[in-house]
Parts: sequence; structure tokens; C-alpha cells
Amino acid sequence: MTSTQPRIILLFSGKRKSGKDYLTDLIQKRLTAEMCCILRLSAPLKQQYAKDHSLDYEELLGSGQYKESYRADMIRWGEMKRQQDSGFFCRLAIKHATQPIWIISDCRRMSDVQWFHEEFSDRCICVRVEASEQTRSQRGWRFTTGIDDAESECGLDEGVKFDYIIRNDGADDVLEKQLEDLLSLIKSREDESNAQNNIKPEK
Ligand SMILES: Nc1ncnc2c1ncn2[C@@H]1O[C@H](COP(=O)(O)OP(=O)(O)OP(=O)(O)O)[C@@H](O)[C@H]1O
Ligand SMILES: C[C@@](O)(CCOP(=O)(O)O)CC(=O)O
Repeated sequence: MTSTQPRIILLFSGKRKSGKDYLTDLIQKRLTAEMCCILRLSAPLKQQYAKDHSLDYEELLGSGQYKESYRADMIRWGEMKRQQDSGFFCRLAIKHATQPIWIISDCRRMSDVQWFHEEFSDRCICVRVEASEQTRSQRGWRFTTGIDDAESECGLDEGVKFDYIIRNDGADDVLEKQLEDLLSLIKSREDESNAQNNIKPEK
């Protein structure tokens, strides 16, 4: 593994079109790309799936209809890999990370959360993104049997203690306040971790 040890790992989860990519981009901008990287468990999955099926990897990474038309089959394919090794995509996703703060933007299964807690016990912050079905529909979501009622979407509905829940269907100022709260939480966790490891804060 070539990644360096992170100080903080934000484990983001949330339903389709709740706004995980939108929010993690905003947070990375605030923290800067030098300090913070966004890692997607689905990136190595989509990369290999695209290669095996002669598909457009960039399109699979986007938020459009192209990805949605392959979602059910990608889930099936990814689950086959995970059955052999539940940490398979976690390890690939973090392989080249060098920044001190990592955002994992798409945790979906209990095994994802457990893997990070086992590897990086005290450094994880679990963040849930929530938006109403009405908001998600306005962003293009349509309930799909076999996807929205399956583990890929429901695996973390219960059994996880979230450190912070972001409601992402309100006005911009409501979102701004939540982002500030989350950034403060990250800062205080970083300070705790630095104190424990005897690291002086950066000027
Ligand atoms: N607070 C917001 N204000 C404006 N647009 C938003 C907001 N949150 C999300 N969006 C938009 O909604 C759409 C879906 O958001 P996004 O792709 O971040 O969701 P997601 O949870 O990552 O979805 P998926 O799981 O399907 O990838 C995007 O076009 C995004 O720009
Ligand atoms: C196949 C899958 O990784 C697609 C995720 O796509 P996205 O995070 O919604 O862009 C979902 C899954 O792993 O269950």
C-alpha cells in the first residue's frame, strides 16, 4: 500500500441524489486539495467494470443517466468481488492517497464502515447526507426496485452511529451553517489527534 497515514477520515454515506458528491466537493474546496482528497469506493469498481464491458469510465463517474442505466449490473458485479474480499474496493480506493484528510464519498455497506474503523480506528468521522424524496426526485432520482430497496442503498440505514447528519434540501444559508459545524468538528478531531500524536498544528 503506498498511501500515507491519514489524520482524519470522513466516511460519507447517503441515498442516491442526496448530494454526496456535491457536498464532498464543497468540503474539499474549503479544506483545499492539498490537505484533503476525495476517494470513491466506486471508482476502482467503475474503472474495472468499464474496462471489462467496454464502457466510458468518465461517464460512469458522472451523475447522469448513463451511470444509472448500468447501476444494477455494476452492483451485481461489485457484490461478486466483495463476496470474495469485503475490503477489496476500500484498499484500491485509498492506494495513492497522500493528503492528511481523506473523504470517502460513497460508503454503502456496513463492511465499508467496519473496514475503515478496523484499519484507522479513532480517525473516522461518519457523516450522513439526507434529502427528502421530493428533493431527490427534483435532482433526477426515480425509485427503482432492486436498487433503492437493496443493500447498496439501504445497507447503512440502521446500525451506524453518525457523528454528523447533513440535511441537504434546505436553503443555501442552512447548508452553509451545517458545513461550518462539520468543519469545526473536523478541526477539533484533528486537534485531538495532533495532541495525541504530539504533532504541532500547522501555522
Ligand atoms: N445543495 C445543493 N444545491 C444545488 N444542487 C445540488 C445540491 N445538492 C446536490 N445538488 C445537485 O443534485 C444532483 C445530485 O447530486 P450528487 O451527484 O451530489 O448526489 P449523490 O448523492 O452523489 O448521487 P449518486 O449517489 O447518484 O451519485 C447533482 O446535479 C448536484 O449538483
Ligand atoms: C455500483 C456502485 O458502486 C455505483 C455507485 O455509484 P455512485 O456512488 O452513485 O456514483 C454502487 C454499489 O457499489 O453498490
